[in-house]
Parts: sequence; structure tokens; C-alpha cells
Amino acid sequence: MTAVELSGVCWGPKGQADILSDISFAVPQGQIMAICGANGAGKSSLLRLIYRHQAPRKGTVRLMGKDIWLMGAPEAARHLAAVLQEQPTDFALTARQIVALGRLPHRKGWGAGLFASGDEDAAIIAAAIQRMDLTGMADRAFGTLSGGERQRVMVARALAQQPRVIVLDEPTNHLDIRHQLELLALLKGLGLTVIATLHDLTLAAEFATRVLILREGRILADGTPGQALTEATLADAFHVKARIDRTGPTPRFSFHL
Ligand SMILES: Nc1ncnc2c1ncn2[C@@H]1O[C@H](COP(=O)(O)OP(=O)(O)OP(=O)(O)O)[C@@H](O)[C@H]1O
Repeated sequence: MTAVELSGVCWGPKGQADILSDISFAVPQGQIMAICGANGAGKSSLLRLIYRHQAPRKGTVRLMGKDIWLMGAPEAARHLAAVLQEQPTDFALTARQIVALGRLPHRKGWGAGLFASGDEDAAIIAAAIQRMDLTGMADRAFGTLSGGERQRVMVARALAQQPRVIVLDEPTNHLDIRHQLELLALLKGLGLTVIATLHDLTLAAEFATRVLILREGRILADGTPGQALTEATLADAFHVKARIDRTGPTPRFSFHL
């Protein structure tokens, strides 16, 4: 089954020209897709369409086969969780309380006590906290955590949401190399559909089963890492001279102007 499907999607800010044009692709369940491209290519804008933050100007976005704009926000959130660059402004909440917010779309009544969760919710929240290695800091205020710890809290919140699809905007930002590798390995092991923007092409090549490269709001390449990450497409996408050494177990990228 197709988890996420965009057909003929265009988007631009109100009263302005399109920033994303003619975007079509289908992501089967379980696929790990990296979205790469230069600054301003439209990666975050594309993610905002996928996680139902903004509606396409033309075309449709489908989640588990259904037009995402024919779903309410809670229904979409039961299928899809987003981990974004912008973090919650309520820094006084503890890490555990933020992770607990992931359970909200599953509540019967939205007003039914924000943090008054049942045993099952508490177990799901505890498992997400443990999985993201946050046990020792779960009861600290979010505002007192480091950038990388906060990022892990946001991923734990997404896991607590128990989605089928997880969308991440630059998830490795703020993470040290060990936590980058751990996070990507964990995401890969979840068995979920994962769509992530990544600036680091080496990580994209290792982590993703599919790479979509955007250039000026259009799809420049879409395929396996080997198909999409070529010297020609990278030169085109990033306006640099790219060399790829494929002699080792993983490709090594080098760039110059
Ligand atoms: N709401 C908006 N109003 C005006 N311009 C916007 C809006 N959202 C995005 N843009 C513009 O659209 C283009 C694409 O932005 P987007 O954030 O999607 O790029 P990106 O590929 O994620 O870039 P980066 O790698 O720098 O994060 C940029 O030129 C940006 O300034």
C-alpha cells in the first residue's frame, strides 16, 4: 500500500508565484526516503504539504490512500507524526509531558485532561522515553535540555504518537555523530515509512532507500541513492563540482567550486 502520494502538487505563498511545481511521487509503506537539495530548493515547504500544515494550490496529497484535506487534523496525526526544526515554545513542560503530547490524537475527547493518561498511554510514553535514551532527564524542564536532547524528546513524542509515517525536517541537526547514527538506525529499524530532509549526503546515501533531489521547487532526481546521487545531479542541484568515490563500502562525496 502507498503511504504517501503527491499528484501534480504545486504550492506557493498567498499572492506569490509557485515555489513548488508539478510534484508527483508515491512512497510505499516502509520506504525510507531522504529529500535533498540546496538552501531554498523547497524541502521544508514540501514537508509542510506532507504533514498537512499547508494545503497544495493544485494537486492532491494522499495519506494511506485518502486525501489529507478530507481528514481532520487528529485523523492525520494518528497516521503521521512530524519532527520539525521549530521546537515547542512551552519550555516549562517536562520532557515527559512533551512526549505525552504524542498521545493526544488518540484520545477520545481532546479536552480529556492533557496529562491524565491511562496505563496503556503511560507505558507507550515510557517506552518512547527509553528508546530515545532520555530516562535520566524525563522529568527535567524542556528548556533546560541541550539542543540534541531536545531533538531526541521531539523524536520520542513522534514515537509516542505511534504513527505509520514519520516526517522529519533535518533530524540530525544538533546531534553529535553517535546520536546521528543512532537516530537514523533507529528510524530505519521501526518498520515505518520515513520521509526526512537531510543536508548530509553521506548520511542520505547510507540511510535512505530512496533519495529525492529538489532543485528550484521541482524534482531533479528520484531513485535509489546510487541513481539519484550522481556527480551530474549534484552539480546541477548544488551548483558545485562534485566527485563521488565509490571504491569503499559507502560512497564518499567531495565538492569544490
Ligand atoms: N510562507 C512563505 N512566504 C514566502 N516565501 C516562502 C514561504 N515559505 C517558503 N518560502 C520561500 O520558498 C523557498 C523554499 O523554502 P524552503 O524553506 O522550503 O527551502 P528549503 O529547501 O527547506 O531550504 P533550507 O535548506 O534553506 O532549509 C525559499 O526561497 C523561501 O524563502
